[in-house]
Amino acid sequence: MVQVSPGVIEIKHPRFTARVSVRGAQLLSFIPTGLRDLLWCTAPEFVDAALAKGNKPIRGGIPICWPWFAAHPERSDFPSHGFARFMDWKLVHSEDLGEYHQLVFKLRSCAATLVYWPHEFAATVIMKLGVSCSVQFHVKTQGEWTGALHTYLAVDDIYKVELEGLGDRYQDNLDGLVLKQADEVATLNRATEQMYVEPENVTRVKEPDFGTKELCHEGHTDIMLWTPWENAGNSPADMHAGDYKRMVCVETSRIQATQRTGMLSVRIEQR
Ligand SMILES: O=P(O)(O)OC[C@H]1O[C@@H](O)[C@H](O)[C@@H](O)[C@@H]1O
Repeated sequence: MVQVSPGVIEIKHPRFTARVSVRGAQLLSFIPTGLRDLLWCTAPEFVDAALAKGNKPIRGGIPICWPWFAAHPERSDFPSHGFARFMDWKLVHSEDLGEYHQLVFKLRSCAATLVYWPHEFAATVIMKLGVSCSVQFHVKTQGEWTGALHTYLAVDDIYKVELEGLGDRYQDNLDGLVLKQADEVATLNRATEQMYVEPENVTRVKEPDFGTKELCHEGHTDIMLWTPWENAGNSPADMHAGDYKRMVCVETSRIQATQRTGMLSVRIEQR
């Protein structure tokens, strides 16, 4: 395990190479040996700019959105998607267990978190990196939260991507929150923000020339499918033009129902 920049570590293992940010306890890159990165991350200059600021999350990998999803319900001045993704977590354990490398991060309530959320909590993120990668988020708290593991999957060409296993119905956040019947196979050709309200546990993201990425979700009440596309009016400033073609977010989320002590987890494998 080597530090590649302040707060970012790289792990080279016979089965994979991975990059992890201690800020946000965020897996940024996961390259199974002989394959391509499963995760998309914005360009290094945007990562560095985020790390240089105190409250700017890194766009890419698997950000942990917590303890609220999207805008804060009452405070429009509070950060989108909560604070967990820009806090400095503590790396408390790192061990090669042969089959996989395990990392454990902790974050506890403190003055900086109580500013945003008036509840005590103890959160743990466990990453298991081997043939597949998994991120498990666990929290003990009496506070009610929503959140997501906001996975940015790398794709070769978003126009060719086919997704299965999202769910039968979704709320279309870009069309008046209307509830719609989903096609068996979802494709992408415009800005998309679809919350699948009866989510499946296994999602497959297929690309004709690059196989299938399989995501196994746990602890979720919904799955958010998001792509900013281009010129969508809300395209993030921390992405290059054209980046939208190389990523799609499939988010293991808990938006419809709050949780107290609980968990969210996703495991991703290239098939
Ligand atoms: O720019 P952020 O805060 O990382 O959010 C990115 C997107 O995340 C998605 O989950 C939301 O549905 C979108 O509304 C949002 O734009």
